[in-house]
Amino acid sequence: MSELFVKICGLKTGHDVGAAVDAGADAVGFVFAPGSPRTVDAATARALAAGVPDSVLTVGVFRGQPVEEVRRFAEESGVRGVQLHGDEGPEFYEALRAGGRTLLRATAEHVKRCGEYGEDLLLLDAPDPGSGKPWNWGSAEFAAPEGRWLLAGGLTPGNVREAVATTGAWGVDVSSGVERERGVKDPALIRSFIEAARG
Ligand SMILES: O=C(O)c1ccccc1NCC(=O)[C@H](O)[C@H](O)COP(=O)(O)O
Repeated sequence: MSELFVKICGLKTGHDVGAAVDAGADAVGFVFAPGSPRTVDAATARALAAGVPDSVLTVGVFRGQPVEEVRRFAEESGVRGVQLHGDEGPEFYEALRAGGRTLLRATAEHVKRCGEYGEDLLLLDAPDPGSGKPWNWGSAEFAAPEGRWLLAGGLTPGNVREAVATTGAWGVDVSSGVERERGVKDPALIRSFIEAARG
């Protein structure tokens, strides 16, 4: 099996981006959804993304924003991926397809397979994204979707290995679990998370 895909989300400083990249992250996320302690503007994300090698995917994170706004933030920041947390339908993904970016669909619903809305990657998350609250991925009712999907929601260095072993996730995404306080990342936790995730 190939190596687990790891995305570190909600980065705000060059120091934290560097820690994620050096520790082997496959993707780094910048939150463009308003109202989060992790929200950054497009210029900040552009400056942060400039230090990221091409091998690491840069992702802009949105929730319930109009497609024009998503496109504008993506273009101004230069991110190569877009992650949508709202209730956008397939037409929204279709509208973004021409931009050539990797499209991530984040949802708290039961989904059978990645790609139903035209997304490249599926992210199964808690209903309140970025809250650090886990959901019932360990329950008997949970059925993993087909294809490339990432597990998110309440993951930490302490539970990520078990979460991957239990669900068979293709990748993982974390924000709160690598923070020393809400909205403030901890490079040591980022390193521990990535090591633990890959076992
Ligand atoms: O981080 C936020 O505040 C946020 C706000 C609005 C939409 C999405 C947001 N974050 C997404 C993520 O950080 C991750 O995809 C994921 O939900 C991980 O969250 P966490 O439970 O904090 O590890």
